[in-house]
Amino acid sequence: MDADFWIERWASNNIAFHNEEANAFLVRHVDSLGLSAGDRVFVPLCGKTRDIAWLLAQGYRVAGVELVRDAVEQLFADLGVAPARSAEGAMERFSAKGLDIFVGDIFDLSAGSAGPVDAVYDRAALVALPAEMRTRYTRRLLELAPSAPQLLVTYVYDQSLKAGPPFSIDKSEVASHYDASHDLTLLDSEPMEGGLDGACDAVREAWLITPR
Ligand SMILES: C[S@@+](CC[C@H](N)C(=O)[O-])C[C@H]1O[C@@H](n2cnc3c(N)ncnc32)[C@H](O)[C@@H]1O
Repeated sequence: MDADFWIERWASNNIAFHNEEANAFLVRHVDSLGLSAGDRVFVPLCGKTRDIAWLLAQGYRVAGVELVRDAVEQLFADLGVAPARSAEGAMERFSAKGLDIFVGDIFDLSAGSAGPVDAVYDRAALVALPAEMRTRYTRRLLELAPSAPQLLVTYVYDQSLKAGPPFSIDKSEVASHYDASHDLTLLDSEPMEGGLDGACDAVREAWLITPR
């Protein structure tokens, strides 16, 4: 899953991961993050998720990072907002009231550029990455937001029955990334109706990951 894989997915509109409604786990469990109005939520690998509009509507600020510029153009078009654009280190920054989206590779985003983060919301980000990238990714998140709680949405299924993405991330893998420094709470778990792309049974899970 290199950059070309995602550029091609967006260019061919092969974006079945995109949902038109806010994620049900986010809506159900955002309170577990203990946020106050105006707090800033970091959404890694954000695509054009409608979760950003939902978070803004709750009164939070949002920062995101997304590799593909066209996805970010679509995000702002969907929001009906014209972004201000500026260079930010190796990235391009698209900004509007309460919203900063960094266009580029998350591994090129510095903590200084990303700014303050009060919580992380990861949906279809960790699960989008192959195993060999995931530890680097979770370390990056911890550098960008060392003291922020995280709401993480995962899928669990038999990886031998289907190739990712999305990849299966079970409890032991969540623990391998975070339990040295964080408390892990399984907030929710529900079977996916029709399985994962009809290929196999799967369960969606929501984790709260809190710094100790
Ligand atoms: C499966 S999609 C999920 C998008 C969004 N989180 C959602 O829920 O709709 C993964 C996104 O991550 C982006 N992406 C992949 N690798 C990235 C990287 N290294 N840095 C920033 N974005 C990346 C892709 O372009 C794609 O839009």
